[in-house]
Amino acid sequence: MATSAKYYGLVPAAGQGKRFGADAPKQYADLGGLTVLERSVNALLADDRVHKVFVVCAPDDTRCASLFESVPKVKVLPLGGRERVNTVLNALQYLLENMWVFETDWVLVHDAARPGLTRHLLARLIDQASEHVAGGLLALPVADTLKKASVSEEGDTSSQTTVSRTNMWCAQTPQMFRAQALSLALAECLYQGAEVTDEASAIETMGISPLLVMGGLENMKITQAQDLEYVRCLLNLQPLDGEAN
Ligand SMILES: Nc1ccn([C@@H]2O[C@H](COP(=O)(O)OP(=O)(O)OP(=O)(O)O)[C@@H](O)[C@H]2O)c(=O)n1
Ligand SMILES: C[C@](O)(CO)[C@H](O)COP(=O)(O)O
Repeated sequence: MATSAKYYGLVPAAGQGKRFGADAPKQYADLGGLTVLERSVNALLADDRVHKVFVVCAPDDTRCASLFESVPKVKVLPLGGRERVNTVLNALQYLLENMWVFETDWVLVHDAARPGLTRHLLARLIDQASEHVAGGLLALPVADTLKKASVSEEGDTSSQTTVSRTNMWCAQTPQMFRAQALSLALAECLYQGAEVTDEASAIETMGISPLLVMGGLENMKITQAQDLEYVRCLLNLQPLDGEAN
């Protein structure tokens, strides 16, 4: 009898946080008494359908394993790579080769830097993307007018052209795809030398279109230092300094 596909979280957490600019990688920044990483992992564990969460840290990371040593549903993999795509592919290939995950199981790839994922958004993604042949991702429609910039030799950035925002969306995570399909798509993109900044772009190269599922501003990615304060405020953990509630 065919067993139903399981759902697994895969959290790429091997980045250095260069744009964040702190002494430690941003996934270890404090956010209301927990690290950003713990909150991002807990967000995936909030849905009982998520069978296990694999956290992929840098090979020389000495903090990650101790954070989750008492969390049975979390397994830390020191398989981080040069870029985010390498981290994700390293983990997928390990999990498939060692049968931690089977080919048609669903993998939800979620940035360690997105601690604001809510139970509601996660459930919406799982409910909707499970019914879509290509899987899917959380995303937000672009609300602002889009400008393509030009940068002068002096470093001045000016508006070169205005790009239509019609049907434009900003990708978030989790991005949910079948394990083997995603692994093959990522491997092929890397072989072709393609730039891959998210999983959906690799799946698209297979000629299938992942479902766009409405995300939320609270699920923003912490990239610059100020983003941590925005997320703290969005999660009602602490108002921005000097700002009335
Ligand atoms: N080689 C890498 C690079 C990034 N990531 C992870 O991918 C997510 C999104 O990447 P990004 O926001 O770019 O994080 P960093 O690469 O750490 O940031 P920066 O580019 O500023 O160094 C983060 O959870 C990060 O830890 C990863 O696992 N492996
Ligand atoms: C995956 C992602 O969060 C979707 O918007 C984004 O592409 C990650 O980019 P980063 O430069 O690796 O943070």
